[in-house]
Amino acid sequence: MILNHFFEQLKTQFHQKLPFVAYKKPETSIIKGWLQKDDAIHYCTDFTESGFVFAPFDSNHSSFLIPFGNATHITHSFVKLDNMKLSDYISNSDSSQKDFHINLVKKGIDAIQQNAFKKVVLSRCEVVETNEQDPISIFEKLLNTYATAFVYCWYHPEVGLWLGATPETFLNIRGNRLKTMALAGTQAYKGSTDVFWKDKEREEQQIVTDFIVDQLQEAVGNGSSHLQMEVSAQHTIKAGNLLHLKTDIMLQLAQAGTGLKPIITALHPTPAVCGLPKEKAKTFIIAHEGYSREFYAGFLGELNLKETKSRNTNRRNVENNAYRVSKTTSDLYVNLRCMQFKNNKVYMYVGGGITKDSDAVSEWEETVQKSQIIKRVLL
Ligand SMILES: C=C(O[C@H]1C=CC=C(C(=O)O)[C@@H]1O)C(=O)O
Repeated sequence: MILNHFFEQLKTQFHQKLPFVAYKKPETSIIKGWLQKDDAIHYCTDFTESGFVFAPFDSNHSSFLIPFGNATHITHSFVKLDNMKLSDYISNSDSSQKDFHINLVKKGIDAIQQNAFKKVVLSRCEVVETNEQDPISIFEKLLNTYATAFVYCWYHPEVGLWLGATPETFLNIRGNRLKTMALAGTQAYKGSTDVFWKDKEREEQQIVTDFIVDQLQEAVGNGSSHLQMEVSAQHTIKAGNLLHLKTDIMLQLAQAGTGLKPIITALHPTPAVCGLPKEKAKTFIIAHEGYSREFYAGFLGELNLKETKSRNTNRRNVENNAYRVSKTTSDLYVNLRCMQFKNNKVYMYVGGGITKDSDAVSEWEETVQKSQIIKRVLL
């Protein structure tokens, strides 16, 4: 691995058992690092805090925060390495989980057929041994492999070390402009993004879009149908070895600084990671998956940061004609394609959306394909 001051600082922080997060946003070339100055645990209680949030799937559990003001901020320009050694995408997986997962999916389909809910996202946690003593080098491999993902490494000595490369934005808020996405439906990438999607996948994804639009109407539009919302058509995106269906959703909030809590409570967890109706699907997941998702399918990212830009009025002969515009921004991502690194073992989390038309064996295979995104960097 490259000996570089930025990554060395992360390693020192990790060896000193001090909390940190390092991340790169999709399609950008800056890696940011936040090194917490002490080992205190900070919680995010009402999403008015300013910092980096790490929130679990189940909102009844605690969300953690690295407060902006309690961290040293470092950055590094990312340059892709061409000679990074990665394993190929190969379709194998811990087959001891196969029967359990296929049975789990069958139970989900049965529950849908009995009208318990319309959609449920069912997942599993696969454990692999690793000789890698240095998780920061796994982070470097993720950065070099997934340019279009939000790639991160998050650590707190009391909580653990998580890494991931997620294709899914949860919320992006800049001033009074809110952007989000509905992402669902999966097929293997075979050289082209111009592919055919079955009705089953289109419906599975449409459930997510409809949920997000309805929940936003409720949370920020007081149920009013006049809320200005832009909803794109479904389109295909590539994420590693996979393709997904995506819809972009954008709206102007009535005023900048609208509280984030009602929006987050309304949306999280969306049917891209939980199901519909939300509470019934969540109860099923917790009762039947047989493990705790912890932070998989939670969300993470920058919360309520101040962005200040200088603007020039361009008027001649006017002194001090530059003025500063300040906006509050939040950039949150859904924690997918992620892993937890613990005692020379890697715990990988993968799931998929189940509807009445799902086939249990294909759903197992989909989780195997998703696990490759992580396994590739674990050589
Ligand atoms: C729940 C996961 O993916 C979600 C995001 C995109 C496509 C999905 C799907 O096709 O089921 C899932 O909704 C996961 O990767 O563990």
